[in-house]
Amino acid sequence: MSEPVIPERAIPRPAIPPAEHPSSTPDLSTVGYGGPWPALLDSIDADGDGVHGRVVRADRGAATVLTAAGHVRVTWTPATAPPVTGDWVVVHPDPHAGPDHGLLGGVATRTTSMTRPNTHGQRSSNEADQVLAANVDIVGVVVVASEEPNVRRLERGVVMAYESGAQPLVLLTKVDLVERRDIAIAKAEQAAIGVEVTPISPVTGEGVEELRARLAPDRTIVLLGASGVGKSTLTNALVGEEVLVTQDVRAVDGKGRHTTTHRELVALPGGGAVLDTPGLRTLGLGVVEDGMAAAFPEIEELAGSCRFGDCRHDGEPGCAVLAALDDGTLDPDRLEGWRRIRAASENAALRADTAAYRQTARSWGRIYRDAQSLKRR
Ligand SMILES: Nc1nc2c(ncn2[C@@H]2O[C@H](COP(=O)(O)OP(=O)(O)OP(=O)(O)O)[C@@H](O)[C@H]2O)c(=O)[nH]1
Ligand SMILES: [Zn+2]
Repeated sequence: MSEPVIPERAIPRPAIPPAEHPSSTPDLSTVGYGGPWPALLDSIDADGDGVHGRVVRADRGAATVLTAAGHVRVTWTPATAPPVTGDWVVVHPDPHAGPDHGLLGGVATRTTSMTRPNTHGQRSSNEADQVLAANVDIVGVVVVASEEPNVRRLERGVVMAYESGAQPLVLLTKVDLVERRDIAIAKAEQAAIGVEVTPISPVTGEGVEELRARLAPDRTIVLLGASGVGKSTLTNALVGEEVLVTQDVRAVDGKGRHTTTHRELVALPGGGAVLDTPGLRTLGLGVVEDGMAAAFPEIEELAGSCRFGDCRHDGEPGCAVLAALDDGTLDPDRLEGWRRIRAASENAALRADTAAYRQTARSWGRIYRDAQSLKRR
């Protein structure tokens, strides 16, 4: 593929012929990306003369955007909410910069957002600061295939996936190493009720082609999981080349995670992409909202029959969850997992409240001091 060419500055706007660029079918597939073309982009760019693209890397103050005309370095005004990796955007040429530079024209409404809990564990009300990735379709919850899987970690991953709005998919890696794969799969399925569990091994190649086919032509996946579970190895297997540095290589020469390009959104042959942004892989859980009900559907269903609408299933009369526990229809370990996530979420909310309280107290302290000093004048 030749080096992407961006229209000269003399041309006011990079015009794309309508035939090549109908709003319903983007031609970004020529550079490896499909993706549902958000109709909103057209409304942002009402005059229709910007180029559409997807953010493949976002930094402070600038982002790399893949457009049908190639990669463009895009900046924005301070008043604009910064885009994140995975965002679909409109780009206009920057009259003051080089031809491969552009100005952000608008960001499409995100279909899903992977959000980092802020330092206090709370989801930020200022969403733009905390979103790490956008428009992810599938969250791959990556765990090593084992007869004794880390159930709590698996549950957290599934909750996180649902919380973002994406679809979870449990990927049991290193399945070539497990003796009783049937047990490993069954245990994972028990810990992730309602979620598809796929055994996979980039080493033997098992499951890789199926996953690639599932992502084609236009779905974006993020791989979440502990260090060493094989996320980089799997990404490389999907892409078909070494785009990420695996632990083996890192141990030898201490390289960073990415090899040559520093793109965080890597295109797959056949379409679709893997999104790998720093901080995303081992994201922690903050305050959980809808993710719980989706990840624990059987508890959610039982809860509908509890006498009290706000039943905490901690011994309240008429609790359908505890009744199911008693008659053996609910797995006690599921309730244990549910309780742990609820406790973690409540703690995060409490920390956020405390932080907010302190902040308010500080502000009032300052106002009081200012008032005192005014009086003294
Ligand atoms: N046997 C076997 N080994 C694997 C498989 N996948 C990965 N590995 C090995 O597991 C180790 C860790 O793999 P990585 O891909 O670097 O793990 P990671 O999840 O990206 O780790 P971090 O970058 O630290 O988050 C490497 O030694 C890989 O060769 C697999 O399917 N089978
Ligand atoms: Zn109850």
